[in-house]
Amino acid sequence: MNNSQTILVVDDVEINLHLLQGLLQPDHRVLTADNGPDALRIALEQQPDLILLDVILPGMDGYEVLQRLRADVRTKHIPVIFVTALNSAEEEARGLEFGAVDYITKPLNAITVRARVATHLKLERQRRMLEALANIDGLTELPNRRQLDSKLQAVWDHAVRSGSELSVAVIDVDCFKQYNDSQGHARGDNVLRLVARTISSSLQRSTDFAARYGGEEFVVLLPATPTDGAWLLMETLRRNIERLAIPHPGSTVSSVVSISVGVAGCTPLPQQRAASLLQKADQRLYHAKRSGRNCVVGDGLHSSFNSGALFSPDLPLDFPGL
Ligand SMILES: Nc1nc2c(ncn2[C@@H]2O[C@H](COP(=O)(O)OP(=O)(O)OP(=O)(O)O)[C@@H](O)[C@H]2O)c(=O)[nH]1
Repeated sequence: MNNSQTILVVDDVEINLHLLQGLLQPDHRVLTADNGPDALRIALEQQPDLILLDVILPGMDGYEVLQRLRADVRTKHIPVIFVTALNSAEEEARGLEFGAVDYITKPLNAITVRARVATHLKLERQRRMLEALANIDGLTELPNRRQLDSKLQAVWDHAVRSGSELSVAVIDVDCFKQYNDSQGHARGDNVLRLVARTISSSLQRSTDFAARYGGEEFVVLLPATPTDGAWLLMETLRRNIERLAIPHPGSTVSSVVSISVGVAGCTPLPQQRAASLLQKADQRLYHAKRSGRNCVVGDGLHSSFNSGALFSPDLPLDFPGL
């Protein structure tokens, strides 16, 4: 029995709803709606894996429901099978043009319904798997840059709407080229995995988000977090990485693997761009590297301790134009 996938059945005739429910219920979680507006609401809230949609509905018909599902980014991906008594080739073509993935005609044949539903649920599982893979970094299993870009925009937009602060940190492993050169690429990969795991475990809230930005660079998004709070969290992370005590004989800054971090935060305004905040954090990372590595640079904040690094309080913490 597989209850992991959910099907929404939409039909205004109660006996049809019962019939389809009876056919599908043993294997799947089945939700029902007897009109278009309810179908749209349930689709949005429950995110079913498949919708069986009757074409003829009172008020808003199946074509309009399908159009509305396709027009909303939150529901446009949900596959829809049209179920109708209309069996002309013209109607079938119209349904498919509107974006239905398949077409089932009444009277329903139990074997056909189960087979088509099984096929489209399998395709949906595969689509979700591919989507997840396309958004995950294979080495560290953290979200990749692609996912980071869309997440940054989403948290930025949310912060604009809610007027809340958003902080961003860019993290870079120090002297990683020397690590690869002296210890080998395979060990280098292991370090990246460990750093990724330590970043994830150092984050405190479910809304915090970490991604591999590329190479030995990571980015953390901290919604509803002021810059000084983000700086403290990144300082804890810097220490947690040091505590891993991974020997790094080639490092010019520490005997163990260390990181440098740039932190920036703001209360986003509609006319500003999300990328500018990331750029600011990246500039501060550059500053952290220039001032000796193994440190966290934020808005006027700088790690007071770094093992043998040159902390130069004279260096400007803000860059012109940022
Ligand atoms: N093992 C491994 N190495 C990687 C991976 N991606 C990037 N690198 C290496 O990371 C190194 C980054 O080197 P640089 O950009 O010179 O920076 P760095 O040596 O860390 O120096 P600083 O950042 O200035 O401290 C390069 O040698 C890359 O080949 C990866 O997936 N695995």
